Amino acid sequence: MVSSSLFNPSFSTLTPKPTNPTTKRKNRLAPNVIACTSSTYDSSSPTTSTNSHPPTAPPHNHSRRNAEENIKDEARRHRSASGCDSRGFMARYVPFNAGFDSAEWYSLDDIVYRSRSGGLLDVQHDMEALSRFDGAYWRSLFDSRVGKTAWPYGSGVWSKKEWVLPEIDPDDIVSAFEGNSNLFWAERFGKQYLSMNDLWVKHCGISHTGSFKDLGMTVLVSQVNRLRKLNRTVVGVGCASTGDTSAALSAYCAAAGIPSIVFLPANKISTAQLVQPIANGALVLSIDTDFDGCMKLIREITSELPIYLANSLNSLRLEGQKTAAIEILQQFDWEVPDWVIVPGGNLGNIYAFYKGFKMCKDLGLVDRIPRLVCAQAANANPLYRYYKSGWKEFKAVTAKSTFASAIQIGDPVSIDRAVFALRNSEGIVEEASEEELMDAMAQADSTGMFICPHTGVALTALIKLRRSGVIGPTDRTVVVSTAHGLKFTQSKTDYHSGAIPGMGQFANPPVTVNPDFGSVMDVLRGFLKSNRLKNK
Ligand SMILES: N[C@@H](CCOP(=O)(O)O)C(=O)O
Repeated sequence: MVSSSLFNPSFSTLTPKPTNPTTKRKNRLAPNVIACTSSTYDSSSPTTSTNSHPPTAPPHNHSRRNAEENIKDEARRHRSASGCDSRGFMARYVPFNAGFDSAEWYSLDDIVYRSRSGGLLDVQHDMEALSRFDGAYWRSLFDSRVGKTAWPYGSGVWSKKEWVLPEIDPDDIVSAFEGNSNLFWAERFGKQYLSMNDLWVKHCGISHTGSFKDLGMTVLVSQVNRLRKLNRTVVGVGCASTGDTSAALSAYCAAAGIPSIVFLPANKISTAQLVQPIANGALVLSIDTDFDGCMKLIREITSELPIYLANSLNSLRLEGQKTAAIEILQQFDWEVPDWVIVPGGNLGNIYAFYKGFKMCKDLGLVDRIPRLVCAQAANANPLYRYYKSGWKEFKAVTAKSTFASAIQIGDPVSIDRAVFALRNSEGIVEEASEEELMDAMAQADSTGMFICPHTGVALTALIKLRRSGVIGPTDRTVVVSTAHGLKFTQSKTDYHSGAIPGMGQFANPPVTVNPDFGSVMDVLRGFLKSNRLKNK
């Protein structure tokens, strides 16, 4: 039963948690800065709720919403009844690494991907407005929204709306209630292969289209939806992709009835990834080049035609992706892990994680950020080379074929963002050979996971850093799993069937057996004699 109290993020029903000792107390509410949180909010008197008078629980109303109403209608009715919105919170584009008050800035309603000097942009929030609420306030607010169906807060991204796109009308949001993904305690893998007891895998790929790209795409497509409602000329949304971005783009566009166009490097993505945009009705261009070639083309095309660019060069995407970092903190009850390991290709995501953690620190939700590790495939490792050169000289490479096909990128658009994130988090870059990443994937799968090859790259980085003692046995470590393993069944099948020359240390091929009792018994006797049925 959907109760109308679900609309209310029920923040007011919570007793605020004790403030983090490192967090300075701040006013809970300030004039003109209202988070849409509580039915106790009095629009006529925004400053009436203070630290000394924490919001009180509203009477629960468990009645079901009217049959004619859907969840958006219900949310709209509650908004107009409470007069509650996110007014006072603002975000804008500024040149990367410039502050909110930068002289050069653009409205999020502008269609702009690069700064005047040709550099990257970043979405900057009015941190002063956000910091008028203390860390305890934000922690409780975000916690109160998890696991509900209230529009749009049921999404792990939009449950942090004030920190993502504060000004967008909830009616314009295109969401599949993405996020809130499983943080898996890798008990057996940690113990058996790494002697670790606090190893976690953040399964961002257990998601609407099977990858973390959903987190960014809900934000980008929502903004496009808004632009189209504002009658801005956006005839469609386009991206270059190694398979996951195109899947997410086409699904969210299809949900909103917006045309999507995807540029894919021919024969370089998995069948599952290829069929996703096809099924979702995108215009799919299979181009005889690599990802970097597709990226170059889509940039040229989107500067000629009114097609909105959906790659992470567009900094809107990272606003959604950063919520995975906030979610990790939330899942640990706001305790900060020691390490977070992220696979890196186009390199937007490592920065998104940094940004999410940094915002939580700056706004007093936590008192530090984790150390970040970016893991690359050795066959597509421009960041790793740059790091090894002591950040002296960046050189794009021609990415070679890798089983970690989604990160087969030689000229990442977010290189500057990644370097910034790593330098400011005592970060490390590691690489994985093809054999290492496939073995790590097989080892992880043998302990009950079913991960993608990119997660195999991240696990290889972890294995190396454990072996060298950089990561300790009791360090709380999170490996970010970026996509669902079911998108990559061909490489798994090839590995286990011995079809990849020189690989298969952890292969578990199926046994072909005749359909009679004796043959099956022979196989099972052999199996029982082997070590494989030992109690472990
Ligand atoms: N791995 C990506 C490549 C595109 O990167 P993006 O950060 O611009 O989305 C994909 O899945 O296409």
